[in-house]
Amino acid sequence: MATSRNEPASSSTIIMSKLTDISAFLRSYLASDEVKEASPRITLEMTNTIERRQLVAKILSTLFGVGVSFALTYIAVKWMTNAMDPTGKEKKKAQQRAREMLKRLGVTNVNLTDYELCIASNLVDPVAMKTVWDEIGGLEEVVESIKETVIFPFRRADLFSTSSLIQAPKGVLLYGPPGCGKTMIARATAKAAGARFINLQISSLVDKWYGESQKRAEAVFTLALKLQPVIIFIDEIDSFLRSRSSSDHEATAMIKTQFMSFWDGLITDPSCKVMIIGATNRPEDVDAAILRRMPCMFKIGMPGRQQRSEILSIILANEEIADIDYPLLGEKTEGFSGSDLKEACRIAAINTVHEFIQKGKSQYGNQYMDRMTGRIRNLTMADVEYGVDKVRESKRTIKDSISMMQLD
Ligand SMILES: Nc1ncnc2c1ncn2[C@@H]1O[C@H](COP(=O)(O)OP(=O)(O)OP(=O)(O)O)[C@@H](O)[C@H]1O
Repeated sequence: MATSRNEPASSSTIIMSKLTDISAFLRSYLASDEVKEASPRITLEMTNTIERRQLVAKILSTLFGVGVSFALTYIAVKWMTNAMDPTGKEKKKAQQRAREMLKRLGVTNVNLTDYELCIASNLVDPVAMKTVWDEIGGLEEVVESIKETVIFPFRRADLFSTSSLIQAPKGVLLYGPPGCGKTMIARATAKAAGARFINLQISSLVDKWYGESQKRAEAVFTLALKLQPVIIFIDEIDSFLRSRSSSDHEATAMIKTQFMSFWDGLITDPSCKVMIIGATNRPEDVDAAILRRMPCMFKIGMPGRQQRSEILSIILANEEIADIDYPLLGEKTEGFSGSDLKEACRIAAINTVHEFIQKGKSQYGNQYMDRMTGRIRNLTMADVEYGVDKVRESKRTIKDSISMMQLD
């Protein structure tokens, strides 16, 4: 049914006409210059956003890939290095030992590199640093001289700050036959000087990787400087720093050269409290350049008769003894070093224990360990003489074997 012109329009007709208007407006708007100009920009922005997201995703995935491959390479290289380096575990153990030692020494606020930690495993436990001057017999003159020329300027550097001539030596050489007290003196010196003691084992400098040994040689000095006051003790210094020769391995020669240059660093720094004490039985084999760096040299010779009596009385001071004729023992021990005397006393003491056990065995058979009572008798002159004879015998055997080997 048709609607008359005057009839009011229905709501659906109105909506339809409005929609037609809106659509016409949109069509004309989209066709306008304004929209034509804006549309590429909008399209570009949208494209840029999408591309940027894709780029970021790509970068992230690349980074992730690189990270993973780095981690895998690191693990593989580490595994291979560990597999190829059988000393790796030892190094770790040495570092662990060093950490424990540093704790005992009360060193807590010092950062150490891995190389320094390896060297720190050579630090001597202060509890083991018992050696005091009273325990060293027959070397009063040397000891007095060390006190004056080494320990006093080391401890009282403040008194010598203005003088370039009087300073604590940065190198000291103790030389003489084996077993006569060089190590004891070095330890007692460190104790009296109030210094930490690094008993440098040359094996801890050796690493089969090229360049590592040099780094460890450097670490000896950097560690000492961090922990000063420090005394670095090198026993048998001749075997490490012997006269350089053309037959030296290149790496060995480099370690020596480097060692000397770091040593020079100590010498030129008057305020540093680091000293190297070397000990040797063969001073003639020590490199001349090293000897120059050790201006203080002390001969620790074989003890004489009087000195041997003194050493024996020190060694037996804390033992239960009966009748000991020290002057006579001094006479009977011609050619004995301090360590020979100690060995003779050890054998003497073991002799009394052996006798005690024999008595127990005859009384209780195999049950002697649990059933024996009483006490081990005091050490007598006869025991020590027995020990002296045994040591002399073994010295003779060693001497014979050496001459036989030389003949061969
Ligand atoms: N003068 C001494 N007084 C007391 N004991 C001594 C003396 N000399 C040596 N001894 C005894 O001998 C042991 C070994 O001495 P020490 O290690 O100091 O000798 P060394 O000269 O360093 O020997 P080496 O050259 O073989 O290293 C000491 O632990 C100590 O028991």
